[in-house]
Amino acid sequence: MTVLSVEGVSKRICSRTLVQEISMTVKAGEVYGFLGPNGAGKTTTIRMIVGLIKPTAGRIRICGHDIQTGRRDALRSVGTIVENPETYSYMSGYRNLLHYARLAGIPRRKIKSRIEEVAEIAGLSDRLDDLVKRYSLGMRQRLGVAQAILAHPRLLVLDEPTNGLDPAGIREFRQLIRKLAANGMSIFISSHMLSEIQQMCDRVAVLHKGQMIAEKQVAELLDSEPRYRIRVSPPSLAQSILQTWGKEVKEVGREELLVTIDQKEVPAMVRLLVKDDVEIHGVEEDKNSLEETFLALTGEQRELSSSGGKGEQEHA
Ligand SMILES: Nc1ncnc2c1ncn2[C@@H]1O[C@H](COP(=O)(O)OP(=O)(O)OP(=O)(O)O)[C@@H](O)[C@H]1O
Repeated sequence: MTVLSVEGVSKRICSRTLVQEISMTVKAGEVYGFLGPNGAGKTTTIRMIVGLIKPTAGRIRICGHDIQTGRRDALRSVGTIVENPETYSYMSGYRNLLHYARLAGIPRRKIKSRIEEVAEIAGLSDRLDDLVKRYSLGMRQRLGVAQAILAHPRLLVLDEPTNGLDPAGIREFRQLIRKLAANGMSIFISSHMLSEIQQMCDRVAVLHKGQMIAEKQVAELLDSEPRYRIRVSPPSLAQSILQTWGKEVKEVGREELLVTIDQKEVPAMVRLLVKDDVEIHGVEEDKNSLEETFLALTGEQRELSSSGGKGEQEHA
């Protein structure tokens, strides 16, 4: 069942195209990653999905309801945290959830049990009575999720939720997301960090300069041709042996080659090189291959490597 459908959506402001003809669908229980460098148009897209701004063209439907013509029904199925969750730091976690439960129109007699439920899901049960200003950033983000799911949305939309979290915070957040998806909720989550998307999502769309340049299963993205970095001498001889063997080889440094081969082929590669007196000083898996796949797609080395700050880009 399709929970979110985005069809040919564009957003122009004055003569500037921020987002151009984006199409995607998110199914029930799917964690969908929306990946792109700073300034790619992720927040703009998300703001259209949650009805904060109108698309210039195209159509967005949530659980079959058009966000323009059936706004109330569409938004009833969405929970969201766009940018930072709005929490009142001088109030307890419980009071915050109480406030939002009332706003969400949860019947009075159900409020307490629902707050306890979402707190349990978000791993905050023990800390509900503490003031939010005593919470870690990770706990605040999870409180934001607890708040967003109060009214049982089918779709949860999160804009860069792990920004600023430490590794433990990211791990806890990831577990929370997977738990929600396992219970059938769809989650649309943006990030500029590949490693997060890779670990959290089932499918990923890659956005670049307002355009969707790829949509893949994460497994497919990861499978994209394992590569090995080998340090050899002489590299020219190694290169020609490997090319004769039919492998893609690239010189990436002094006496360093990047070879596209399957893990199973590594022993054969070593044997082949040693047989022809090539000295091997090191063989290691190229851990950056996913990042490079992404960079090859976007061609934007600079922006991905800088994790902070807003990037400005030219749009055609
Ligand atoms: N109201 C606006 N008017 C003009 N340009 C805008 C407006 N809002 C955003 N932009 C520009 O549109 C582009 C996309 O911005 P957006 O915030 O959607 O990107 P993003 O992928 O979410 O990046 P970030 O992670 O940095 O927030 C940026 O170049 C931004 O400066």
